[in-house]
Amino acid sequence: MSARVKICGLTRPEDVDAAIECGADALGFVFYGPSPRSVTADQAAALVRRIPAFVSVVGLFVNPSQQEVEAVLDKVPLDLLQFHGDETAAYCSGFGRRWIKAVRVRESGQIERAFEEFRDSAGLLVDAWDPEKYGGTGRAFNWDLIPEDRPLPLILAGGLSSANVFAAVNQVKPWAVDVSGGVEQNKGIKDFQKISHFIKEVHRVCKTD
Ligand SMILES: O=C(O)c1ccccc1NCC(=O)[C@H](O)[C@H](O)COP(=O)(O)O
Repeated sequence: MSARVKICGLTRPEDVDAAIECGADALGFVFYGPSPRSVTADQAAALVRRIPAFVSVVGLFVNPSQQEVEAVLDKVPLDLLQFHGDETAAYCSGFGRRWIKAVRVRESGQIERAFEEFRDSAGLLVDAWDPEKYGGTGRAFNWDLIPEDRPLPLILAGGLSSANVFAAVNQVKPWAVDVSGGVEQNKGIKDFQKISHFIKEVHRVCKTD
């Protein structure tokens, strides 16, 4: 088994460097004003200059206008768009870029329906539902709701940390895992040791399979 790791919500150069050094496969930048992890296009552009080849750059948006996404794309070389709100598949496809869609899971059957609705995506990210937040909740959801039959790559998110990622990958066998709060000291401030421990746990569970 293999599972890739995306570290999301980076805001500082030292955290970008840490994630790369620890072996992250993808780095996520939040373009959503209300988030404490939000960055401007100019800040992200400077951070992305530090990222070498073969580490993916992901831009996260929540119900953005088309102009907002295009303004970011003008300045930041994103490999992948991540839509984390209530966007439709047609909207997500409208930028001529590869994209993934987040689904906030609260009931059975939801993921199966999302696989169908977002079949043109490069992957489905499953995250915890929250009544007030679109993501970055630090909370896990019931992994038993994830079907074994997956027509798209499944990215597991929501409340992951070094304490539970071994069990999560072992049970769910996702294409990738996505973490934000579980590798932080404070919101938007990552922690080298937590990133390192998290990625080592993912590699450890992948070796045991
Ligand atoms: O990080 C945020 O503040 C955020 C705000 C609104 C939508 C999404 C957001 N973050 C998404 C992520 O960082 C992750 O994809 C995912 O939600 C996991 O977060 P966490 O539970 O903190 O590991």
